[in-house]
Amino acid sequence: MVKTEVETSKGRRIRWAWPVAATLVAVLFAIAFDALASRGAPTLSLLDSTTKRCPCAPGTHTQSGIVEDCCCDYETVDHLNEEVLDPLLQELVKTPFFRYFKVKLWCDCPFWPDDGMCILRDCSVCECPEHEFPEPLKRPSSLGLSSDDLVCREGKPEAAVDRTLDTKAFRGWIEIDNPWTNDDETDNGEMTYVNLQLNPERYTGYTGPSPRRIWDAIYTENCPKYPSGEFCQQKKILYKLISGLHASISIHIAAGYLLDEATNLWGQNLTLLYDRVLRSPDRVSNLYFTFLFVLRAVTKAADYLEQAEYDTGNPEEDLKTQSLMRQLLYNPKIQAACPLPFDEAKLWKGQGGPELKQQIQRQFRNISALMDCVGCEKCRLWGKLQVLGLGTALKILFSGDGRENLAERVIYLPRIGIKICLRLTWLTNFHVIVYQLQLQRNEVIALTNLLNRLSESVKFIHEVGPSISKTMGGPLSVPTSLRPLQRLWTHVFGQR
Ligand SMILES: Cc1cc2nc3c(=O)[nH]c(=O)nc-3n(C[C@H](O)[C@H](O)[C@H](O)COP(=O)(O)OP(=O)(O)OC[C@H]3O[C@@H](n4cnc5c(N)ncnc54)[C@H](O)[C@@H]3O)c2cc1C
Repeated sequence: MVKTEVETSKGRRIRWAWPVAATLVAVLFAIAFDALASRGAPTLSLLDSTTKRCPCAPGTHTQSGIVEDCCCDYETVDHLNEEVLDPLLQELVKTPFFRYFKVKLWCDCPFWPDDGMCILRDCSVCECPEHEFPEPLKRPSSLGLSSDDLVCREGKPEAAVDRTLDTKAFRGWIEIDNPWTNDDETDNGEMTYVNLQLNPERYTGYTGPSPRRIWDAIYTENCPKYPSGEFCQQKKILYKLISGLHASISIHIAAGYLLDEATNLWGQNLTLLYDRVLRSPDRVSNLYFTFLFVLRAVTKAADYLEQAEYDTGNPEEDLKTQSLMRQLLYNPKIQAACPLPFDEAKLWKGQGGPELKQQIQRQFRNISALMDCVGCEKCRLWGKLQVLGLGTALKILFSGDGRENLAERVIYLPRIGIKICLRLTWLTNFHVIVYQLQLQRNEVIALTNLLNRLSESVKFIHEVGPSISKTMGGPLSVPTSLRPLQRLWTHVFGQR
C-alpha cells in the first residue's frame, strides 16, 4: 500500500498552509475526475462509502436466509455461483497466467521438527520443467514504481498527493511483501514454479498427528472459536475465515478421494463429507462466509484487476484471460443480486478497533508460518496458496494502518482505485491519508485460485449436500470407515 499523509497542527499551520491547500485542491480534483470517469462506466457504486450500506442481518447457520455477517442469502449465492462464478472461474484458472504459482515448497517448520506423515505418491508436487513456464513470468516483475513510491512519505507533504493521484489503478507488477503473510514474497531465490492444473487439491493420505497438530495450533493458539452469542463481528472474523477454508479443504478431499488404493479407484467419499462438514452447519455457514469475503475482495479490487497485465507471451490466451477477468469483475448479475457480498466498512470502528486489527494480522501471520509445518508437499502447496489468497483478500479489504478508522470521512474513488481518509480533530489537526492498492502477480494468482476453490466447494455442497444430510438422518455421527456406504454413494452419484 502506498500511504501518504499530510498533517497540520496548530503550531505548524502557516508553514503547511500551501501544502494543505494544494492537497485539498488535489482531493477535490480527484473526486471530480473520478465522478467524470465513472459516467457511463460500469462502476460498483457500492464501493463508495456514501452509498447505502449493507443491512447485514445476523444471518443463520441453517443454509437459508442471509449468510451470517454477510449481505447475501444462500439461495442467491448458490444461484450466482452456478450461473456465473463457477463457469468463469473454471476457465480462468486454466489460463497460462493463472495456472502457474510461485511457491517456496521446501521450508523448515519454525515451531517443531518436520514430521512428514504423507504416505501417498499423490502427496508430492509435480514441479514445472523450465521450458514449460512462460517467459514473461520468469522475469522479475516490472517495477512500475520506484522504491521511493512504496514507502511511507510521512514528512514529505509537498510531494504527496500529486505523486499518488494517478488515473491508473494498475502501474505494473510489483515485488512487495504482504504484511498478512509470513513468507517473504520477494525472495525469488527459493521459489519454484508449479503448474496447479497438474497438482489437483484432493485426498493425499496426509492424516494422523501431523495435520492434527497443525489444525490444533491454528485453532487453539491463533484463532480460538468465539463464545456463542458473541456479537462483535470483527472478533469472529479470523475463526470464520479459517473454518471456512478448512471446510473447503475437507470438501476437496471428499470430492477427490482414493476409494481403492489397489485398483487406484478415485471417487467421492460422501460419508467423509458428511462427517467433516455437513453435520456441522456452522462449518457450511463459514464456507459461504469465506466465499463471500473473498468475492468482495476481488470486486473491490476491480479497477486494479481489470487493468493488470496478464502477459504470458501468448497474446491470444492473454486476451482471453483479460476478457474472462472483466466478465467476472463487472458481471451485471452479480452486481444486481449480490452487490455487496460483505461489508468491511463496518469493521474496526471505535475504541480498540485498530489494535484488534493488528492482533488479527499477527495471528494470521502465525497461521501462514504454520504452513511450513505441513508435512505433505501437495497439501503445503495448496495450504500456502490459499493462505496467501486469504492474506491478499485481507490486504485488499483492510488496507492501511488502521488510522483510517478514526477518519470522519473515508472517500473511495472506484475509477481511480484510491481511498482518501479525511480527519479533522478539534479544528487543530487535519489529516488527509491516501492509499493506493498494490498487488503482486502471485497474490492475484492466489486470490483467484482461492476463489475458484471456494466456488467449487460451494457448488459441491449445494449439489450433493441436501440429499446426503437427508439420508444420513441429520446431525448424527457416522463413522468414516463405513466403506460399503461410501461405495453405494459412489455408485448412486457417480464419480466427479
Ligand atoms: C493446511 C493443510 C492442508 C491440507 N491439505 C490436504 C489435502 O490437500 N489433501 C489431504 O488429503 N489432506 C490435507 N490435509 C489434511 C486434512 O486437512 C486432515 O487434517 C486429515 O485428513 C485428517 O482429518 P481429521 O479427520 O483428523 O480432521 P481434520 O480435518 O484434521 O480436523 C481436525 C479437527 O479440527 C476441527 N475441525 C474440522 N473441520 C473444521 C472446520 N471446518 N471448522 C472448524 N473446526 C474444524 C475438528 O475438531 C477436527 O477434529 C491438510 C492439512 C492441513 C493442515
